[in-house]
Amino acid sequence: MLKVSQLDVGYGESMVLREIDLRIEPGTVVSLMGRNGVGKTTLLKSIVGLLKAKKGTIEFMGKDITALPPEMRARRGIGYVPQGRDIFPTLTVEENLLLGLETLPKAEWKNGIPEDIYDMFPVLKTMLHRKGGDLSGGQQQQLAIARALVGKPRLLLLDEPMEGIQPSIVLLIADVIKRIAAMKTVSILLVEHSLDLALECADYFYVIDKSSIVTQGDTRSFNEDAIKQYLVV
Ligand SMILES: Nc1ncnc2c1ncn2[C@@H]1O[C@H](COP(=O)(O)OP(=O)(O)OP(=O)(O)O)[C@@H](O)[C@H]1O
Repeated sequence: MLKVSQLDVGYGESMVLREIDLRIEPGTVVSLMGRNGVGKTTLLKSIVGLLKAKKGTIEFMGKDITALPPEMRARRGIGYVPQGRDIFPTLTVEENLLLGLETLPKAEWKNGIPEDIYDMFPVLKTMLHRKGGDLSGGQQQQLAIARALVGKPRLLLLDEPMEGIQPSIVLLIADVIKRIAAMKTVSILLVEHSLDLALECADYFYVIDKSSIVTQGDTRSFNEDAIKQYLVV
């Protein structure tokens, strides 16, 4: 469903990623790993359309989206939860969730927030009228993921969703990722620093080092040492 081919991307004159080839099949979870600063967020931003490709193509659902702006990519079904949970602190939980509807056709707005969002994140239902900024870090992360799911993405990009949150919420988020994966209707590209979590949640993985994909494979059969050499500082 997503096919990145020979992608070069960077900032100004400095190139961060070169000749990246990456594929995501429908209904699968793919982990993206690599040391701090190798370009994982940069790759996600280029898939979402926040950074322009300097070379190469990005295809989504069989169509070339390389030149499309971010809002068009969102409407086609690419959801994005950036690092640091980009929720609106002065809006309520409910208002934040309603913003997730914006990528859907207007006719669907009247349906409101689907109930299964609250099944997945029960804590949000109890906090609908609280300000987003008053939530704990883990609750904000759940809100950010829930808001992206309200927009019914076909592909969800999650940038370090477990970062800086308490262990019980890490388990909850890992469980949510597995539940989304089990539905087989949404694919996930997950940036995750913990090798164990990344491999536990994903079907397939890619590792970036020195601007390129250096190893990739199925998470059911992999050589841990071959991956770790690119992750340990
Ligand atoms: N807006 C920017 N302008 C210029 N350089 C940038 C910008 N954002 C990131 N970079 C640089 O691009 C490189 C890749 O950064 P990126 O955030 O994609 O890495 P990352 O793998 O996601 O890191 P982390 O694991 O720490 O989140 C880094 O060298 C970073 O300093």
